[in-house]
Amino acid sequence: MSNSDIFAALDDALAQRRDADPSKSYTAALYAGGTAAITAKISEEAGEVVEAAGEADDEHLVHEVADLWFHCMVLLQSRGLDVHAVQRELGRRFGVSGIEEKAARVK
Ligand SMILES: N=c1c2ncn([C@@H]3O[C@H](COP(=O)(O)OP(=O)(O)OP(=O)(O)O)[C@@H](O)[C@H]3O)c2ncn1[C@@H]1O[C@H](COP(=O)(O)O)[C@@H](O)[C@H]1O
Repeated sequence: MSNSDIFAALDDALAQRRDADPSKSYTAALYAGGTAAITAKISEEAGEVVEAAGEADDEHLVHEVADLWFHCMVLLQSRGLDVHAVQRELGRRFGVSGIEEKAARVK
């Protein structure tokens, strides 16, 4: 699996888990728990990212960020969205300074 394909492949796998047995698929168990279950994991994993950021262990930080991104992808899939939606939004923002964009917002 090439690194560039992993988001698309993972999205496919997550979409396929919609009809899976929650006792056999972690993703299906998250879907079965609904938005509350998925966002509880996102909160937990975000806290673990913050904790890992305070340590010197890069591998641990990458592990926790991967956990957070995975659960965010599950949330998107639970709404019928995928990583392409986020890629489009980041593409739309690309090259636009965050400082200038905020200053240009209508108050
Ligand atoms: N990428 C992932 C993935 N990343 C994390 N996780 C699970 O997310 C959970 C992390 O939450 P936990 O709280 O249990 O772990 P934790 O305490 O935070 O762990 P540490 O950070 O302390 O190590 C674990 O059960 C992990 O196995 C994932 N589960 C599944 N996938 C992908 O999703 C596919 C489908 O998985 P299933 O739905 O289980 O078939 C798999 O083939 C993988 O490609």
